[in-house]
Amino acid sequence: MAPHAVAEPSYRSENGHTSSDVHTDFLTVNSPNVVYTETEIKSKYTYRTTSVTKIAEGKYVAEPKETVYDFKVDRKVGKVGMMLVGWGGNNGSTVTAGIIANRRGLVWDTREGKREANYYGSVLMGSTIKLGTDAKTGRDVNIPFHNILPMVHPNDLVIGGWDISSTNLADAMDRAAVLEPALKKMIRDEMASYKPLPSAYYPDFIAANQEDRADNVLEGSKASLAHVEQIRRDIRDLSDFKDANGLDKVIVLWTANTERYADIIDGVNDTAENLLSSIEAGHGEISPSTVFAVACIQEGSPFINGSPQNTFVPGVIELAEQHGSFIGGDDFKSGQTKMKSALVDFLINAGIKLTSIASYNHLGNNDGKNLSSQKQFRSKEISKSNVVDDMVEANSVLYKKGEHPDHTVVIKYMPAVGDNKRALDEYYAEIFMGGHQTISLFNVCEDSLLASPLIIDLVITAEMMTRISWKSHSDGRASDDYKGFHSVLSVLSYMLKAPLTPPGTPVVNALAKQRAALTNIFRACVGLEPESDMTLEHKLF
Ligand SMILES: NC(=O)c1ccc[n+]([C@@H]2O[C@H](COP(=O)([O-])OP(=O)(O)OC[C@H]3O[C@@H](n4cnc5c(N)ncnc54)[C@H](O)[C@@H]3O)[C@@H](O)[C@H]2O)c1
Ligand SMILES: O=P([O-])([O-])O[C@@H]1[C@@H](O)[C@H](O)[C@@H](O)[C@H](O)[C@@H]1O
Repeated sequence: MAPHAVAEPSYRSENGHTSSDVHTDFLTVNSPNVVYTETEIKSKYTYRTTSVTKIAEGKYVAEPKETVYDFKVDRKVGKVGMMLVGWGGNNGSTVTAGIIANRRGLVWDTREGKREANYYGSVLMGSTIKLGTDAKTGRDVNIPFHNILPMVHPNDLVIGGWDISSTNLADAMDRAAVLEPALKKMIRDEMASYKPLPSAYYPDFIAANQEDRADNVLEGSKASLAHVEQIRRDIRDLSDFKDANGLDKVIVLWTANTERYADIIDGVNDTAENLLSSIEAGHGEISPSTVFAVACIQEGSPFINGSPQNTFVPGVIELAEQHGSFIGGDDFKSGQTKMKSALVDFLINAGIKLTSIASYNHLGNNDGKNLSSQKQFRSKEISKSNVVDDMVEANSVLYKKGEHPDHTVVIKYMPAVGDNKRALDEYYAEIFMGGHQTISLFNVCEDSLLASPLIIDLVITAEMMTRISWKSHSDGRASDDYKGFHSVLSVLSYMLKAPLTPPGTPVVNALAKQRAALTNIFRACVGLEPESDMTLEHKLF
């Protein structure tokens, strides 16, 4: 069995514990609603919302509502594995290299001088949240996002994965052409020891131009669930790696090529039962990513889709709900779209009427090569185009019902630029008294260096969610037992272009709202109110 990457924990707290058993003592919330035990944080949280009733056209009644929840956080982080599908790709090799470099605290030479390993671009590892205000000075106190709850540290992730290409991670790192030679040299031996496991490969789902990579594929077909069972064994093998230090859990993330959309067919993939029967029968419309999702759901490993295809056909969602397993996606939100979701949110909420958004980009990596095929591009076009819908729909002052800006997405494959994607955007808007505003952006995104920190955020957040449970109070009594969040982890939306949400629930793409949701859910788990930014203490005196 191909060796996997093994993280030798070097991240230790003051008392010598690794993150796998350190109980965060960074933050203690002093409140009658928060109880700390050796193994758990329990909080009682009052969730305050406003219920609105429309009584006539343009006339509403608003009623404050309160729901009391109990949250429970398992404080033991445990030993966590991260398995990447597409491990030998630009993102997979880059994120692996980045974790190794951080774990070893590497510093390397570049033309611009020395550079040291960091986790910039990770919202959890590179940003802070406002905890509150200093008791004496009244100044804001901001803490690293990662410290609000006991989260796994990326340095301690045990890494493994699959790829249809047998190339080891050192040669994959060279093929990706993303990292500096000086850095690559320092980690080459360790990267060379990592060899992707063979994967499920169904040529029809990715571009034909990918075929020359496929020398590491599972034998046989998906029929009789053979590939599902092999993937489950692979996950268990990593979990048992170094038996004495078995993993407590494995998070699986798809960073393999973008697939074409699968047709949703009644009787084939519309329900969990039909989906399993279709895989059993080897049905051609079941994609590799859906096979991975099924295997992970059955193995109880959270599965996250970093690509835009519709992996989560209705049968997968139903299966995840039946198993209480977590799924999340779709499509990392790394560069052009991340900027768009912030800029459109700002413009429309400033009362500026966006009427046209033109998004063009070209890139020269293998992702771009795969996307040069129309069916795979279509998957990406969908995920990149829907990102403004909620913001437009929320503003009935600027937009009539059904009205929305023109929006076009173009992606071209230009090998010369490699991973350094060039994104050109034009935002055109109507402003006061018939005026217009034109905003042109030229954004050079080093794609894999922007996506890799998102992989870390997705994996750490998904793992954190496996240790959070809740119960609600009604008629003053708490329900009997705690349960997990819904199987579809919409809390991951900040990192994703096309957030998957529980069936029938709204999609939020506004970047600030997504970050606020993540922040405030974690704050609630330690009994803290959302940060309102009202700063009344600085206004009412
Ligand atoms: N900024 C970004 O890089 C970014 C942003 C958003 C989404 N994405 C998506 O992330 C994915 C990976 O991007 P990348 O730049 O690393 O691409 P890449 O082409 O470099 O890597 C994809 C890897 O997946 C492998 N692969 C293909 N089919 C597979 C299968 N069935 N099983 C296992 N491995 C398989 C390929 O051999 C390749 O090594 C793409 O779908 C891309 O659209 C990337
Ligand atoms: O995240 P983002 O920059 O909006 O979108 C990107 C696309 O513009 C790019 O063409 C594609 O190769 C990347 O996978 C990514 O999806």
